[in-house]
Amino acid sequence: APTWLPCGRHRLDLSYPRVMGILNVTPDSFSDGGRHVALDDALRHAERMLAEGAAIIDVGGESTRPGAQAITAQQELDRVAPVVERLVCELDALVSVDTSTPAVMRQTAALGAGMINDVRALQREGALEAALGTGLPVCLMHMQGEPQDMQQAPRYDAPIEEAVMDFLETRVAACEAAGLRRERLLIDPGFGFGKTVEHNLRLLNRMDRMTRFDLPLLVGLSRKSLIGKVLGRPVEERLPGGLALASLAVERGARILRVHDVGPTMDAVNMTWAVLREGCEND
Ligand SMILES: Cn1cnc2c(O)nc(N)nc21
Repeated sequence: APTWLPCGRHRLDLSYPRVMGILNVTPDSFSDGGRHVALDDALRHAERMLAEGAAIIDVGGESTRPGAQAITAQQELDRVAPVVERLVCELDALVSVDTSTPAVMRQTAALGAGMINDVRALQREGALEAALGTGLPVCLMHMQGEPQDMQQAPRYDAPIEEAVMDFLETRVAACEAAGLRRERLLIDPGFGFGKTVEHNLRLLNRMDRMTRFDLPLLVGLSRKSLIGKVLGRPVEERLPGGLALASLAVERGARILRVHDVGPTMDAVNMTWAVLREGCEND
C-alpha cells in the first residue's frame, strides 16, 4: 500500500497508522446527537481532535446510522459546506467529507476538502464522475442495503469476508475503468453496515486478508453496536471496547482509524504500532 496519499494540498503520511476524528454535523448522529450542530461547536470540537492528534477530520451531514432518515442534497450541503470552509480556512485541517452525493463532493472539494469518504462506494448516479473530477482520494466502503433497512436481516450467501472483498474488488475495478487511479483509492469493510455482530467479529478477525488489495485500509469501529452487544455497554461506555478493537484493527492492517475519542485512540494505536514495528530496520 502507498506510504503516503496526496489529499489536495495535504500529503497524508500512511507509513504509520493515523486517526480520523468524527465530526457529525447531523442532528441525529447516534453518539452526539445534535451537540455539534452549532458551527462554533463543530469548530471547537475539530480543534480539540486535531490537538489530540487527529490527522483527518471526517465531516458528515447525512447520518448513516441504522434507521437514519435520508435528506436532500441541498440539506446535506447546507450542513457540511460551512463547516468544511471554516475547517480549511481557520484550521488548515485535512478534511474528509463523508458523503455519497455528487454535488457535495464537488462543492466541498472546491472549498478545500482533501478526501472523499463514501459509505456507498461511489454507486450513486454521477458519484464516480464527480469524485474523478475532484482529483481527491476516495474511501470505498462496503455496505449491504441502505441505512434505513441494512440491519433488519443481514445475510450473505458467501462468508462475510469473501462477500465484502468481492464487492470492494468490483468497486475498485469500476473506479479504475472510469479513470480513477488506484493510487487514489482506500478501502473499508464497513463494520456495522448490513452486518450482524457475528459478521463483524468474523470480518475483523480475518481483515488481514484485505491487505491483498495493497490499498490503505480505513476502519470505523468506534462506539458501534457490536461493542454494545458483546459487552452490554451503552454507547457512552464503549471506549475501552473500542480501544481493544482499534488495536486489533491496526494489528490486522488498518492504517486509518475513524473514531470519536481521538486522544485515547492515539495512545492505543501508537502503543500497538510500537510493538508491531519492533525490530524493523527502518526504525
Ligand atoms: C460515516 N461512517 C460511519 N461509519 C463508517 C465506517 O466504518 N467507515 C467509513 N469509511 N465511514 C463511516
